[in-house]
Amino acid sequence: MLEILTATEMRAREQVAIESGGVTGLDLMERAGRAVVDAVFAEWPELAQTPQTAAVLCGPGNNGGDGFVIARLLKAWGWEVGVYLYGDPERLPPDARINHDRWCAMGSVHDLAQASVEGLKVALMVDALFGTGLRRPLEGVAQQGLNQVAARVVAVDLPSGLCSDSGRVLGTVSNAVRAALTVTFHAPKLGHVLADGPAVCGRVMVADIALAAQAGGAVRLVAPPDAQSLTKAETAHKFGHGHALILTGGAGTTGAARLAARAALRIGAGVVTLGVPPSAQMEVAAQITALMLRRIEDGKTLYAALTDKRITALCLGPGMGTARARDLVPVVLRHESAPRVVLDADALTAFADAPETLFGLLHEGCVLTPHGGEFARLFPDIAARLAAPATQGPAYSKVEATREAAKRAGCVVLLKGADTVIAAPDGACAIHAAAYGRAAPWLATAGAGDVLAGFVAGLLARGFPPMQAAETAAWLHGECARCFGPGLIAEDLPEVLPKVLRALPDQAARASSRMSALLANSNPST
Ligand SMILES: NC(=O)C1=CN([C@@H]2O[C@H](COP(=O)(O)OP(=O)(O)OC[C@H]3O[C@@H](n4cnc5c(N)ncnc54)[C@H](O)[C@@H]3O)[C@@H](O)[C@H]2O)[C@@H](O)CC1
Ligand SMILES: [K+]
Repeated sequence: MLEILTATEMRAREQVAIESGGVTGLDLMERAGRAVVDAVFAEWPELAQTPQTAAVLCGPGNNGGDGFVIARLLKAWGWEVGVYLYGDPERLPPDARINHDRWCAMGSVHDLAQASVEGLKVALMVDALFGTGLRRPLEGVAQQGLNQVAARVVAVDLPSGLCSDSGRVLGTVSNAVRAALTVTFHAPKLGHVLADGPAVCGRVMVADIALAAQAGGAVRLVAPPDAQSLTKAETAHKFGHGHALILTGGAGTTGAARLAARAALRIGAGVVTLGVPPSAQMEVAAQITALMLRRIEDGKTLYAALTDKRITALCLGPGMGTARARDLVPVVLRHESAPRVVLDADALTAFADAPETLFGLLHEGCVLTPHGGEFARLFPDIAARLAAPATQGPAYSKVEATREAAKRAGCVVLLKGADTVIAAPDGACAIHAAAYGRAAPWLATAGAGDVLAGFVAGLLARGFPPMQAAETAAWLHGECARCFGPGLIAEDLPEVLPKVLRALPDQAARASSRMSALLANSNPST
């Protein structure tokens, strides 16, 4: 499990370490500064060859303190270093003040408000203006500082202007430093993977500053699934792996459900049946082979079908039509056999006028997989809060929004995006970040969401608990897209899954090293 922290959790870890007496805040600041210098030389080895020029922009807090350490270390390497402080040296917090004074013994500090840094020609720009303490949008000279065009910009902890808990740039997106490299400490922060984070961080390296490992933070990054959890026991028969029932819409609109069904079958559900209205029976029958077909005309036939205890999960929504969804979703959710259910697409939109009706029926065996638009239909107030401009840090985040939605719905909610957030009503939360080394831009294609719903349904049918089903499906979905690469269309996702599954043991190892490249680790520096 790769932990990912909020600013508060990071501060708490620092506090525990300091209170244990093993380390001081000053030690941690020294390690942080040294780790940034090490990371710069690792990223740009040419800079280690001969002394260069750097501008270090220091802010009024401890992020600025890290900046003074970096300036001192670069100077010790023979570099020509200009230091620019945004704020009053008298008001620096104690450790930052000590490092400010240490630097003053080696060089001068320019007041960023007085000295123009525009047009400076330096090999390296160090952004140490703000880190986890950012509270409002950058303005005035701080903003001027970020308009600098340097060949290489390294951000200390976070690009200044980026909110560490939400990944949102406070103010407008142009109000943040665009870094080529971001060096953060101990663990990545939510802001590195959510929202605008990946667009402004460049490459992210996680530097070990020798803080003791502790129980994980409240949010996790989705990890590659354990290959063992996806294998099939040699002795089990098909119903031992569950039976997923996927309802289609009428004639001409069955493609989405067929995609979901194929995905459910590929991910290992033992049996997958498409439940079709009479009008679509011929169309679906002509298209399928390994999939089964059953007439599900109305609530009555569906109710009767569900008395078959071997049906362990359903997928409702893709191409279903809102009228059919309005009729059939309640039948499934009220059924005494309480099968696990994925609700997607039309099954969510069908309740846009009365989300409370849906919430009253949902249970903990359900998973909702909305995209942003469907989410806004069911949770308009939460979506409005998330869409409101971010003017104060920490800003309202997709993590908070998804958690709130899961609590209200009473089931797991997977809110799609390049930053997919998955939350359970008890607050459990994981992020699947299709960013950095795991970017999957070809996933933005029609039908990809139907396949994801099918993956979740297949895993639920196999007996995966809802949260694990959603996380595993999200990871495999992203991995399939990455494995196929350019030219991907939705049909390819289930077809490439066997290759992804076969590679899983190695894949897991490779993915974790890829994650550490996104989130690359460096060694403790002291
Ligand atoms: N927590 C930890 O374990 C460690 C923290 N370190 C560094 O400390 C940083 C956090 O330090 P701080 O909590 O002092 O926070 P920051 O240094 O990020 O900034 C806080 C200061 O900036 C002011 N401020 C916030 N937004 C502003 C804006 N838009 N315009 C003007 N002023 C603004 C605040 O009033 C406060 O004075 C981390 O990002 C990291 O760089 C490292 O030294 C190593 C260890
Ligand atoms: K910074």
